[in-house]
Amino acid sequence: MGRTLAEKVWDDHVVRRAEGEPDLLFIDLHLLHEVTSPQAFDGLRKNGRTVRRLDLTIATEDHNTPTLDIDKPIADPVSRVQLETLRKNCAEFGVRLHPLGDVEQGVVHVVGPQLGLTQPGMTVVCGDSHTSTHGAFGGLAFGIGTSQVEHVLATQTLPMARPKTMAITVNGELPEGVTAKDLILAIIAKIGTGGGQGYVLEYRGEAIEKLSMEARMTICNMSIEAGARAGMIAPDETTFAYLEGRPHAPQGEDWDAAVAYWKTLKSDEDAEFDAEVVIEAAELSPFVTWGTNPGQGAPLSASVPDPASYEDASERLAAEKALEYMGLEAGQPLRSINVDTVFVGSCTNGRIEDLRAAAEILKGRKVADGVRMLVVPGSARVGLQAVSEGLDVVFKEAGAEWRHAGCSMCLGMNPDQLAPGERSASTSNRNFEGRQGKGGRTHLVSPQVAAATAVLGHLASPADLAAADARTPAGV
Ligand SMILES: CC(C)[C@H](C(=O)O)[C@@H](O)C(=O)O
Ligand code: SF4
Repeated sequence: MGRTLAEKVWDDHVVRRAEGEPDLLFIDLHLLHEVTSPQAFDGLRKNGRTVRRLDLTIATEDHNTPTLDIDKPIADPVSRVQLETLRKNCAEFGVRLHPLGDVEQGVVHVVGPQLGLTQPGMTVVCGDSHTSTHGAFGGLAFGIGTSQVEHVLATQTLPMARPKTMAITVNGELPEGVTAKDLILAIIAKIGTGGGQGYVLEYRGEAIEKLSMEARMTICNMSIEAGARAGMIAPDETTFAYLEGRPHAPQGEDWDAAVAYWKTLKSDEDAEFDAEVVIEAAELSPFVTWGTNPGQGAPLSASVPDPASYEDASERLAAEKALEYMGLEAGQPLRSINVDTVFVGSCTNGRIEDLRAAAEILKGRKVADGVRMLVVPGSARVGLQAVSEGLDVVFKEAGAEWRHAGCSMCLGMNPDQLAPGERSASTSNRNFEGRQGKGGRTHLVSPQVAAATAVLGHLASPADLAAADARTPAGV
């Protein structure tokens, strides 16, 4: 019987297999950041261990980094200690670190791919749930806990139970104006935040094949929000073209050999998945969340659902609680929801393509009165690229704030936060209670919807913006 992509990559990394035990996997790339690494380094120190493979280990600063005044000492004491600790640990153990101010600094899941470190067929781990992002290159990428970070630092291996596989087949083409973010939000709304539990999801089908690498990363990034162990997409010409010439991509003959191997990395025709979900791309439209988990979403054209319409008692209760926290009424059109903050950034939608999409909509327009818009590149490099294309000017002229790279308002571990009761349209991946600031309310959206929302002041798509423009001729 044929094997799935996940099974192929898995089998290629088994160092030890024994009956009744998890497989021991070799790890090709270990990414570190300041939040989940301190105890792991402490553990090494206590046990007199070193980092086994410094060449496969790299760290960056992202969660606690400020996005303003980055040349000044970090004001927030918690963030300062967190970053100083990472710097000290990396210096002591010899780990390559890209600190705040470095051109390669940024959100860990933006940095790995942009350096060409993340490659097809690899096992990638990081003490961070959104490590699933890297599966977009056709590798197995897992978020791990701090004790596992220590294990990988010490041994470059990880014991893991073999996951089940689920195919998510997206037939047809995404309609005009529908993005990867809309697609993944719709998938999570369909299968639920627990729908992927125990599975590695493989996204496939015509709509997936047509996506850019940035868009594929957006999809794989949010696999974890469906509860999955990982998400992946078979590598193809789009993947190879993205990687070619990047600092850590193989070169010359090594490149040819790598591509030859990478081309074998796809699920065999006769491979059997443990489960399959089929989505018709043509049925999709811009999608936003109304609740407090990423599965509580609906098409922008819909209304806030009535909790009474849920048959499942726990879903009903969750919807009731969500509406209360979000300050929303059942039946209210989603387009009628006003926001006071718009955040464009994060490892979900903070790449150059996302910034270009938002800038294209904002060009020549203004952010609505009373709305604050933050644009935070996913990495310093993305920021530089955006500046070279003049996108920063577009954002500033529209009245948005152009910031330095980091996680920023995705989770508010730095000063970029919502105040209690404030409501955001955010291109990030989690709308949990209080995630962007205590009492803050988050609607997850695509960069395009974020930009249109910033201009109109309520949840809106670029098509709504065009319709509003038609009603109000320029100069009136
Ligand atoms: C802080 C970190 C451990 C966390 C994660 O694991 O995902 C963060 O990145 C997040 O997005 O919530
Ligand atoms: S950008 Fe958000 S989701 Fe991504 S690693 Fe940072 S906090 Fe986590």
